[in-house]
Amino acid sequence: MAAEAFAPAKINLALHVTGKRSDGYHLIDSLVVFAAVGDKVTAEPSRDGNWHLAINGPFALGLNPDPSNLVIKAGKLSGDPPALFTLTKRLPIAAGIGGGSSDAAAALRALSDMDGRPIPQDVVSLGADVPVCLRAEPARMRGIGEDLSPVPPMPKVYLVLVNATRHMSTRAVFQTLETADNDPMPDPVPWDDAAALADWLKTTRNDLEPPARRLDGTVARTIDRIEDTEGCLFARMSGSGATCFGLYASEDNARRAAKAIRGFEPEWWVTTTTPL
Ligand SMILES: C[C@](O)(CO)[C@H](O)COP(=O)(O)OP(=O)(O)OC[C@H]1O[C@@H](n2ccc(N)nc2=O)[C@H](O)[C@@H]1O
Ligand SMILES: Nc1ncnc2c1ncn2[C@@H]1O[C@H](COP(=O)(O)OP(=O)(O)OP(=O)(O)O)[C@@H](O)[C@H]1O
Repeated sequence: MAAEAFAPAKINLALHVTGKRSDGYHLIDSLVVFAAVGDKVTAEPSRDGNWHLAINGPFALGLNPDPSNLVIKAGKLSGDPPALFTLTKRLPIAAGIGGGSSDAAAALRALSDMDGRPIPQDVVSLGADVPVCLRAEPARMRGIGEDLSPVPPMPKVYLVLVNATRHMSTRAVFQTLETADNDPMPDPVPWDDAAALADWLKTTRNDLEPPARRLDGTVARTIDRIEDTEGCLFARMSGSGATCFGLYASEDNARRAAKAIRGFEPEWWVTTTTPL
């Protein structure tokens, strides 16, 4: 029997880099939320005893359906029997919104729904973002991504996600970071409304934004475009970029902002969404 799982976009509302391990991985302290926009992964039993992947959707052409795909890697980690996956790729690739990690987590969920197999241990070996993507709910993420703790509920907010559809290498951004030993994120506090969340975010950082800005000038342009829109309470880059988000209190303002940005930059990926 086939099973389907949603792979929501992951957004780092704040991301502090607090250290570096001897293996080169960085310690982070991040407020992560998930959005109602995302990919879809379907799993069904394989007929020939091999793992298979078919990819469709608006960003399908950017990916190869081969063993390097995180969906297949997740399947193999979960063990036999193999499955046939179908991935609907709606999120831009290498964009700082965890597309690959969220797909891997969705693949594990779909397999578990398909035949009851357990979610494997050590999912962080698939990618530092996979543990948080498996939970797919607001969280504070520490360590290299494996240490998760709950955060106060999100207030009603509207997000506009903007990507200039330029691939950004997570590894290159971490390598361009000048200082790894930075202050941790302040403790999250209950946020009454969108304005309170925006005010709190102003006391935080994304330490990967300065190196990403140095690597790709479209990050600054993306933030400028978002900040210029009416009603934008806060704008920042997510993860290692280059997707940036704008935060709005009203759905109307978010929709108008998205329309305005699309008008200026018709080639960019622009979407309005809400945190899950
Ligand atoms: C930037 C974030 O997306 C924030 O949520 C994550 O920290 C990165 O998660 P990810 O894309 O799943 O990362 P991985 O695929 O595990 O690692 C890609 C590369 O990023 C660097 N990397 C990643 C995570 C981390 N905590 N420290 C690192 O230095 C490493 O050079 C690694 O080779
Ligand atoms: N199913 C997948 N979807 C997207 N990328 C994949 C997938 N499988 C493998 N990859 C590879 O993983 C790399 C990172 O892609 P992804 O879209 O996950 O980046 P990202 O959004 O920057 O991730 P993060 O926010 O976790 O840093 C790309 O180079 C891509 O080729």
